[in-house]
Amino acid sequence: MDSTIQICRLTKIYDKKVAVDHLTLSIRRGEIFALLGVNGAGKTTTIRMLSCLTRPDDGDAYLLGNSIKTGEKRVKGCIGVSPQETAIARNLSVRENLELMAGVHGIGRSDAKEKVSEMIRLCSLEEMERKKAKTLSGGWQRRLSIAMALIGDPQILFLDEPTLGLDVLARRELWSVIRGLKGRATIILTTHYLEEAESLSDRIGIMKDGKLCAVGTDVELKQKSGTSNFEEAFVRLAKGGDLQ
Ligand SMILES: Nc1ncnc2c1ncn2[C@@H]1O[C@H](COP(=O)(O)OP(=O)(O)OP(=O)(O)O)[C@@H](O)[C@H]1O
Repeated sequence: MDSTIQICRLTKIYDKKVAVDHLTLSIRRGEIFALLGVNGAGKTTTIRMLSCLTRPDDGDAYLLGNSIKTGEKRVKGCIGVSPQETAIARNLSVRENLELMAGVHGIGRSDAKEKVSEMIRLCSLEEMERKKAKTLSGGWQRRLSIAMALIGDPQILFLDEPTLGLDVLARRELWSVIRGLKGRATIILTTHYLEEAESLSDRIGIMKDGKLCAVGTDVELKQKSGTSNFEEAFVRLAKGGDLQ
C-alpha cells in the first residue's frame, strides 16, 4: 500500500487522562480521510501530534517517511494545517494575509504574487480579495485559513473541524472547495458532521476514548454495523467499538 502517513501506537496522556491510546493507522497517498468521534475522543490531539504541535508520550508516526519525533523539521516542511482557531491576521486583507504566509514559506516577491493569485482562485476567494479579514464571515475566514495552509504546496493537509459553526450553505460551499483539492494533497479532516465525512472522504476512522474503533469507507462501516444508515452506523460503532 502506498501510505503517506503511518501511525504506530501513537499515545498522548494528559495527567492521568489518556487522550490518544496506542493509535495505529495508515493513510494512503491522495486520499481524503475523515476522523470522526464524539467530544473528547482524541481527534484534535491526534492532529496536533501529527503536525508536531504536541509531543507524543509513546509511539510514533511517519509522514512521508519522516518521524514526528526525530524529523520535526522535515515533517513541518511537508504539511499544511488549518486549525480550529483560525490563525489569520485580522487587520490585513485576504491578499495581504496570503502574501504574509508566502513570505513565511520563503517564496520570493515576484513568485508570491502569482502564488497568492493561484490560492485565491483555488479557494474561490476572488470577491473577498481586498477585504480585511476581520470583516469576513466564518465561512470566508475558513476558506482563507485553508488557502494559507496550502500556500507552501504541502503534500499533506490537516483540516481540524473545517466547517464548525458554519451555516448549511457556507458548509456546502466549503465542501466544494475541499473536493477541489483532491489530488493536490492527502487530506486529513476532523469533523462532527456525519454527512460531511460521508460526502467528502474516501475513508473514515471512528475514534472513541483515544482509540480507533472502526475504519473503512462509509459503505464498509455501514456493512460492519449492519445498517444502511450512516448515522446509525456511527452510533453503533462509537458505542460498541471494536468492530474493526
Ligand atoms: N491540553 C490539554 N490538557 C489536558 N487535557 C487535554 C488537553 N487537550 C485535550 N485534553 C483532553 O484529551 C481528551 C481528548 O481531547 P481532544 O480535544 O483531542 O478530543 P476531540 O475528539 O478533538 O474533541 P472535540 O470533538 O470536542 O474537539 C479530552 O478528554 C480532553 O479533555
